[in-house]
Amino acid sequence: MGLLIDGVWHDQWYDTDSTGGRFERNEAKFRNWITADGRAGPSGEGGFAAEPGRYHLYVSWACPWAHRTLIYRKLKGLEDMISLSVTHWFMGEKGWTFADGPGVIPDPIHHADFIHQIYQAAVPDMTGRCTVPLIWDKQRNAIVTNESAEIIRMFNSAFDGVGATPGDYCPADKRDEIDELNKRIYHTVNNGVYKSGFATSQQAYEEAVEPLFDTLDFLEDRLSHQRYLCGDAITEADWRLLPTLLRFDLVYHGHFKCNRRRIVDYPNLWGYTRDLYQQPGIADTCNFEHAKRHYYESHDTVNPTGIVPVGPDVDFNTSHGRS
Ligand SMILES: N[C@@H](CCC(=O)N[C@@H](CS)C(=O)NCC(=O)O)C(=O)O
Repeated sequence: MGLLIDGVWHDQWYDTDSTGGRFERNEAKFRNWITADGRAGPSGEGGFAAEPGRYHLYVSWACPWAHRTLIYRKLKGLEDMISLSVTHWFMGEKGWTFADGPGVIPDPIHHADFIHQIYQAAVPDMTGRCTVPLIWDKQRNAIVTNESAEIIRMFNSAFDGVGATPGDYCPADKRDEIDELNKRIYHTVNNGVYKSGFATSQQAYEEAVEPLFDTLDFLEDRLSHQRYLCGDAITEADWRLLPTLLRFDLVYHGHFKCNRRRIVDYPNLWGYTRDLYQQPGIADTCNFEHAKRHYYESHDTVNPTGIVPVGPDVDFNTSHGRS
């Protein structure tokens, strides 16, 4: 794990000394938008029109942020339009790599050994973390974006005019509700598990883990009277929550000490997780072997032995009974 400083790679873990043991996630640096006609989006510059074959997506199967983008690539039928590379699950001193391994898809553009080489190719003197997911523009030889929340908003509609599968997971009349849910779920659940797991003081850990379970209780209640977070149709709020729920019992409960309860202990959240997992194509976006091995093997400050637990046995395929 590390970062680029003035274009040079440094092996460096997150700094929690200056923040009282709290893990603080850096903002993504590349914030351009792919749009239907290439007009600039809400941030960054224009010139990134939605053209089949032009963009390449770099992900890790392990990463929940990247998982969102894989879900949207699948749902919106973008697999033939946006090519894909997948890193090795182990993120060590050189960061994400393309070392050979099951499920790895090498980089056909830069033939990179490491994800940070793609960032260096875009900005030779870059300073910052080299995260996945990441979209590369093969035409302009540039990084478009490395922010998953924005990538899924683009995938939702930008390619609709060039043959994407119909489906709007962020309809205008639901947007405020979706944004509000996303905000709470991002801070307390999606990022909450990381804040708990990467905390290096008791106080920082408890500050993260308590709101995490408060939100899970809130979601459990909400899902007791409606099938999905915004009613009877699946929206972006659901797709953003799912990658964290899928990893929760397998990884976060043990590795990140988010262990007040498991998802299987919440009848509604557990049924809901299986309901979403069983939607067409979603299972193909999951690789639980990469997810488990990534966290337990890569985070040596959290799990110094690198031992990967054998359990738990979780079956996402059992009948969910939700309607
Ligand atoms: N804001 C980013 C966060 C992405 C992110 O943090 N990805 C992790 C993997 S789960 C990563 O690549 N971490 C490497 C690092 O922090 O150096 C997004 O949502 O796209």
